[in-house]
Amino acid sequence: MSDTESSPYRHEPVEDWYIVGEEIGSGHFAVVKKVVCKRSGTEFAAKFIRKKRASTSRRGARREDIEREISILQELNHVNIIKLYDIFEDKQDVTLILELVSGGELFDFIAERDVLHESEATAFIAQVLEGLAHMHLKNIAHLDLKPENILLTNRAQAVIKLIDFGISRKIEDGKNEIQMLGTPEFVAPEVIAYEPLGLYTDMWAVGVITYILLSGCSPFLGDNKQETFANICAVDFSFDDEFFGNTSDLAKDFIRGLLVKHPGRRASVTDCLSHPWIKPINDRQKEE
Ligand SMILES: COc1cc(-c2ccc3ncc(-c4cccc([C@@H](O)NCCN(C)C)c4)n3n2)ccc1O
Repeated sequence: MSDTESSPYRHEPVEDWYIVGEEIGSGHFAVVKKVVCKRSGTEFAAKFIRKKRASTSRRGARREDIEREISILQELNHVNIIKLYDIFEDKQDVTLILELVSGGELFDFIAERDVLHESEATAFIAQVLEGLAHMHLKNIAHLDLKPENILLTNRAQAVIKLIDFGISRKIEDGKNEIQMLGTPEFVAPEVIAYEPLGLYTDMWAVGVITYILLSGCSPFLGDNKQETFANICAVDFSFDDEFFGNTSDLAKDFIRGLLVKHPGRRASVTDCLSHPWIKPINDRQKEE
């Protein structure tokens, strides 16, 4: 029996229901295109995931990885996490119909601005933490947090959306013996050391992202992957006055609590949401 015959996903052609538009992005074995629902006229993003055709093939995503990403997306329901609306499958692709986010990647936003004011950074990071808190409460770790996987709904009152759950995992009993690699600049020491990963692995990435938002620099980036990994394992970073001269002690304390080698001593998402650098933002949002 072919994998499409038994699959729970819709087998009609995507094109029967959606007008498929321009490519807006791409990732591992996937392309993301803008689509318009023929019935409602509503715009969505469609992530076309190419399926591995043969077990020996190096191309295409494994079925269990596709089904894991879908299962995780179906379990999540939060304003700061991309929403999954529908799923199609044909011979070559599984296609996820997702909410469309039009403000681009946080990565580009930073690149255009070089650095952000602390109030902008805390507003972004507070939303990342809220989305992560929703995931971590369900013992789901993202494991590939980076500015490219944080989208903005618009450039003004930006609501952030976490995307790309391609290597996300349910964490059993607090940690997982899974081996994988996110993006070198953002991976935690335990990833490099092939030690158990956990929700704490996401928190290291939050520290790296916050450091970048405030300085425009990447704390551990070396001239090559090996050098970057060595800097990460040595937790070799500093708050160079040239880039952090106007950064508050609270912000530095927030980052220091995350860039901690021992996962058990690293700040959790709950610790971060109650950190004084973040808490005033949350209190203010609650007043609004
Ligand atoms: C759920 O997983 C994904 C969602 C999306 C997604 C969903 C809605 C949406 N609206 C706009 C966009 C968009 C706009 C510009 C670039 C990208 C993205 O492809 N770049 C992210 C790169 N990342 C996958 C490394 C995505 N997206 N992307 C992209 C990749 C994913 O793995």
